[in-house]
Amino acid sequence: MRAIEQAAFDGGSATGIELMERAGQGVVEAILSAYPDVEQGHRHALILCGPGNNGGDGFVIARLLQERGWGVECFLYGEAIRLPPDARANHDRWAAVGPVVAFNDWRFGLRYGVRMTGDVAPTVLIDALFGTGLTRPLDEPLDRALRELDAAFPKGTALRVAVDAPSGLCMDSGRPLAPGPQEELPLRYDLTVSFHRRKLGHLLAEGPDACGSVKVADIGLDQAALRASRPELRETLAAAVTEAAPRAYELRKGGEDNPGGHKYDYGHALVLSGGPGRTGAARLAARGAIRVGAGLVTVAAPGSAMAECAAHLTAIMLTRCNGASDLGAVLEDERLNALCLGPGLGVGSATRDMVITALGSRRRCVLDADALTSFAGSAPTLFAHLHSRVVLTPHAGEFARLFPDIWRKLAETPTGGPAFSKVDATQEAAARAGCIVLFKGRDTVIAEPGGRTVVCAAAYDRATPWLATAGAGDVLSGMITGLLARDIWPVTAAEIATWLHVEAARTFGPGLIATDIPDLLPGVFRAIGV
Ligand SMILES: NC(=O)C1=CN([C@@H]2O[C@H](COP(=O)(O)OP(=O)(O)OC[C@H]3O[C@@H](n4cnc5c(N)ncnc54)[C@H](O)[C@@H]3O)[C@@H](O)[C@H]2O)[C@@H](O)CC1
Ligand SMILES: Nc1ncnc2c1ncn2[C@@H]1O[C@H](COP(=O)(O)OP(=O)(O)O)[C@@H](O)[C@H]1O
Ligand SMILES: [K+]
Repeated sequence: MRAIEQAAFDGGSATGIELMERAGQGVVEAILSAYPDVEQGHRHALILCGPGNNGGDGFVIARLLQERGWGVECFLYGEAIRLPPDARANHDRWAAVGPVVAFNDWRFGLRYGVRMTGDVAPTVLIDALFGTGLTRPLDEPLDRALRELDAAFPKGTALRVAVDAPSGLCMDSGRPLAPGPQEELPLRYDLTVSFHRRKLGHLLAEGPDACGSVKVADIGLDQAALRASRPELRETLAAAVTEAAPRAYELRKGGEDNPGGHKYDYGHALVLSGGPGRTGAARLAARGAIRVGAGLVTVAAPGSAMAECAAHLTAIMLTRCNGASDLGAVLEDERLNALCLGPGLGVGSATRDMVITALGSRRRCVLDADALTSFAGSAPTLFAHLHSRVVLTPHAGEFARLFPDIWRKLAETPTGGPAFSKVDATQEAAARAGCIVLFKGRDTVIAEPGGRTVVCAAAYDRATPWLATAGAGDVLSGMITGLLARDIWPVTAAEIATWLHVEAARTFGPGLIATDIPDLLPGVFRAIGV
């Protein structure tokens, strides 16, 4: 964001004061469009302004609301004379028409200790204390003041709006920078209005819980034009994290982009199954693989589990595989071009041997669940065999087993910003493993060593809490495998599968179980124009 802003300044397409004015306008418009009722009855805003440009946005909002006839109270944290120039200019414009309460005089406990009613009680509370510039935890006295405010106006009594960021939330990580070990922000919000693009902090970790909902205001930064005219920006943007997208054209069968006609043109995926009574996970994965359009999908099961699998499989084929040497023989069929190992496979040396055989074949491969856990304590052995066409899909527990030191960094209470984030952790893990790492959760992060990083946030209007159900991850592994079989680039396969997985769950809503997910894909495909 800073690079884009700088490019706009350098290219003369905007000044800081113009951007700040548009940011303030954007916040006012977003509030009025999301909550038109706030214009009814008495209109009174309490605005907290901070020591940087986020505070400057606050003073613009104060002026614009007052021009609309609102009652406005402004509270400044920091000294007016030390505000950066654009924020200072907007402070001064506001100070000419309305008072500014210095931090020593905030005293929210006293000021609002007796429950207020009528024309003086704020209906909207606006936090313009810190945005992307937060570099350290909130100071104790400020944290205390905000907690007093929280107590005076419990959530639901006044609309709470954060400008760009809930103050105390690190926008690079979504992690609170609050004093004390409890790592809890003093205030949570109904609406967060950001500028130009959502930031990582809105999507990762606790970000979505703090922000409430996120609206993005257009402040007139033309990213495409800036990228074209400023070469230095091109490089920065190429390395930037993106949000997952479905890429419908990659999924299409037939047509100009993907003219294949034969089932083998869409690849043959092989999913390894566990023994009797533990075959369900592989079948879930296999169904995911065939629904995303792999031409053929075969489950490879131990002899003792063949009958159990056969009783459940129809479009999916079945072959016997009693261990690593059988797998080696099965893989002599060169048409098997994508493998999935892990779901229900069992933890131990038999799984380790099969993983090493699979990796030795240099096939595209997804390693999940037991294929990862089997290498707890011997991760370097796994890393020595990995290659760039492998996707690891750990959840947090599996991630901690394979990358314990990285996990510890992520678990530490952050003492400054930018805090170590799930993006940092996933990128570090991918670099170490030498393959794609897809770190699951509500905020799934996918990283390619030295390449793309993608975030898929199941938050806000894409929240899918019902994906927290046994087997959902198995289906995801299968979907990625199916896309790998279709010759889709591994990081893109991981991105598309994750997006589809969330979308399928979202369209279904409450009551979702893992077996539903593959069968929801045709509806999603139709909706996105595959
Ligand atoms: N980047 C852009 O294109 C635009 C940015 N704008 C606003 O500018 C904001 C970024 O402004 P700044 O970079 O000035 O950063 P902020 O306003 O977020 O805060 C930075 C200031 O707070 C201080 N600070 C950081 N952590 C602190 C802590 N824990 N306790 C006390 N002081 C602390 C810093 O030393 C600095 O003075 C954005 O979030 C957005 O609201 C908008 O005006 C519109 C355009
Ligand atoms: N609260 C949540 N919101 C959105 N997605 C979630 C949530 N919890 C889990 N998921 C997703 O559901 C899947 C669960 O996978 P996993 O933990 O491996 O379960 P299993 O091993 O039972 O299949 C992952 O894709 C994960 O990202
Ligand atoms: K803020």
